[in-house]
Amino acid sequence: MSVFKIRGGRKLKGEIIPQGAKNEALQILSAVLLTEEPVTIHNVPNIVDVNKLIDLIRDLGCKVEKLGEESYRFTAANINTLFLETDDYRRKAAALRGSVMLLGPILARYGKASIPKPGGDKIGRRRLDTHFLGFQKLGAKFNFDSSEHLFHIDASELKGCYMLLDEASVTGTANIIMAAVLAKGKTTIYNAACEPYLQQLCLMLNRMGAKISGVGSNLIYIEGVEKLDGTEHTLLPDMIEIGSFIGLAAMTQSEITIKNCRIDMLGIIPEIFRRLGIKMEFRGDDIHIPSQEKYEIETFIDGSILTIADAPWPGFTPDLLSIVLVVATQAKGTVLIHQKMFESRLFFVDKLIDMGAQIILCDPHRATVIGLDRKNSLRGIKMSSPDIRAGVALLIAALSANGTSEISNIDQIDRGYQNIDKRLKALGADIERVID
Ligand SMILES: CC(=O)N[C@H]1[C@@H](OP(=O)(O)OP(=O)(O)OC[C@H]2O[C@@H](n3ccc(=O)[nH]c3=O)[C@H](O)[C@@H]2O)O[C@H](CO)[C@@H](O)[C@@H]1O
Ligand SMILES: C=C(OP(=O)(O)O)C(=O)O
Repeated sequence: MSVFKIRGGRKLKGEIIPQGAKNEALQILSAVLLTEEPVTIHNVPNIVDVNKLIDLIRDLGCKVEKLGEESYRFTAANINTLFLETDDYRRKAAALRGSVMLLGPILARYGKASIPKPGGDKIGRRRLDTHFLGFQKLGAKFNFDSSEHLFHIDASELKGCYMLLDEASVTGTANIIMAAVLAKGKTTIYNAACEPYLQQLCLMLNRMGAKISGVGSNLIYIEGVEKLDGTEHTLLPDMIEIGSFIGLAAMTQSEITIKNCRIDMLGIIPEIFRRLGIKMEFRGDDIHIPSQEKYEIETFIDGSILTIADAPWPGFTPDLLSIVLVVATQAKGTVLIHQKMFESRLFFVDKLIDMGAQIILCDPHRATVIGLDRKNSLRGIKMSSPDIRAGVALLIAALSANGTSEISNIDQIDRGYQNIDKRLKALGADIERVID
């Protein structure tokens, strides 16, 4: 198990380029299985979860050609659905959350698919009901084999229909869309998730010949087509990385320019960091964060304490709440962080409290942060990364802290952040990966 050893308290400086978006990559890679023709994808991040999904796709019989550092061509002409029956498939698919999105395309093309309980962050209950309710609406039969922990779906023919999703699930919406594009007739999905990941997926599917309208809204219309063609697609920069870097700059008083951010696709993210008092300058498509000794959290208009809560897009993504929370620990003022979606994502605040932060964990969903206004620095400690985003939040805390910190379980961070230690070193961070 590798560990990050960090000597904190240094100001960083320089430019950083965000990687391609992890959560978009997982959708787009699944979608290559919808056609027998080549699909070329650019800006693919070299991160553990994405590489695991590419491996799975290859194991399924899809031809995978690496065209460059970040470009791949996939040709899913001959898919071996028998691989779905193997232990190898079950083991590999259970290792990441994104594997669940193989279901929609395989069901659409081959009428049958199965998946073990998928992995991903342990951040509370992560139900898959929306996925299966959606497939059932399209005419599939669903069965959960509790002895083997396997979900099976079966449909000789998928038929378009109207459906109102029970919740705007990101991967659930992607799965249903990928099944519906090849279904017979018209599908309407209401209460669809509409994160940029999904907008990108729909745009790619339309380039492949799908007929999807309502892209970017929570009301999606799909007219099923017989088959899809190949295409080319470039992933957006990872908005969660961009948010993480904004937080990193503020917390460490660093002057950082984040390059090529696709600011038009960041939604409310910059505004939320602005409410924490962080100054940002948009320079073309770059975000420049000047070195800031102080930043002050806004209050609501009536003077009451600010709440920052997650919500389905265009609300604030839950994947950045841990970062916002850590940044607030050195701000002037108080904020209530309300993690509505996941019930076990705030427990990492214990470690921040050990480091000297002033936080009250009100309940599993809410934490009040009373900013230190830089009157005291956090102090370095030994800690373990509980999940991908808490891991990066702790990394940011460690980089700002006095003394040395050690973060173990950094595989969690590697799941979603490409070469993070090397890229931070290039900005001047004192971080070392110690491999046991
Ligand atoms: C691989 C991938 O893309 N993972 C992302 C995806 O996970 P994933 O698609 O698994 O998450 P879902 O969107 O299904 O749901 C996330 C959680 O929010 C709850 N929920 C969701 C919608 C809603 O309207 N109300 C509600 O309470 C769900 O019950 C669940 O606990 O979306 C999450 C929510 O943005 C992100 O944290 C994950 O990084
Ligand atoms: C929760 C996340 O990922 P996953 O859904 O893959 O666990 C995340 O990216 O923050």
